[in-house]
Amino acid sequence: MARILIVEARFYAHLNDMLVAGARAELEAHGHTVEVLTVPGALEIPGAISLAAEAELYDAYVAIGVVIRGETYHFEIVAGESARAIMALTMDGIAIGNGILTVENEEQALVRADPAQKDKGGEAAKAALALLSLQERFG
Ligand SMILES: Nc1c(NC[C@H](O)[C@H](O)[C@H](O)CO)[nH]c(=O)[nH]c1=O
Ligand SMILES: CC(=O)[C@@H](O)COP(=O)(O)O
Repeated sequence: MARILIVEARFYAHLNDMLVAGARAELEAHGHTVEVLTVPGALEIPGAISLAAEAELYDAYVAIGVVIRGETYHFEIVAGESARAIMALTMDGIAIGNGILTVENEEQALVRADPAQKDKGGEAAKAALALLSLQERFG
């Protein structure tokens, strides 16, 4: 049994509810314990994971959020920098599944957040468990 922390950027609550449900279902189906930590936006997720990893309380992490393009360049920053920082943490050996949706509109987000459709939350949970398994194999 592993200890998993879901770090969610609760920018769109109704979408996060579906993503977190999908991730939680996947993790609990494998007998793991799950905690959820909420931050304001996707740009805060990497920092929160970094802080939690310092405490060595969890074995793996799932990043959950939704970034929907607006009128300005800020979408590129939020989407790109959160992904880049999460990738940097994984390259440091932290097992993280990235379930941050980066989409053009809410319709695209709904399809990907819904556990009965593309279930990107569950997919991110699977990715976190895959990296944790590799840590155990190569650690
Ligand atoms: N526009 C979205 C944001 N923007 C907020 C940033 O993530 C960050 O919280 C802010 O810049 C303060 O540091 N965040 C999302 O998660 N989704 C968005 O669509
Ligand atoms: C992804 C974003 O930061 C976006 O929601 C912000 O919208 P805008 O670019 O219209 O300020």
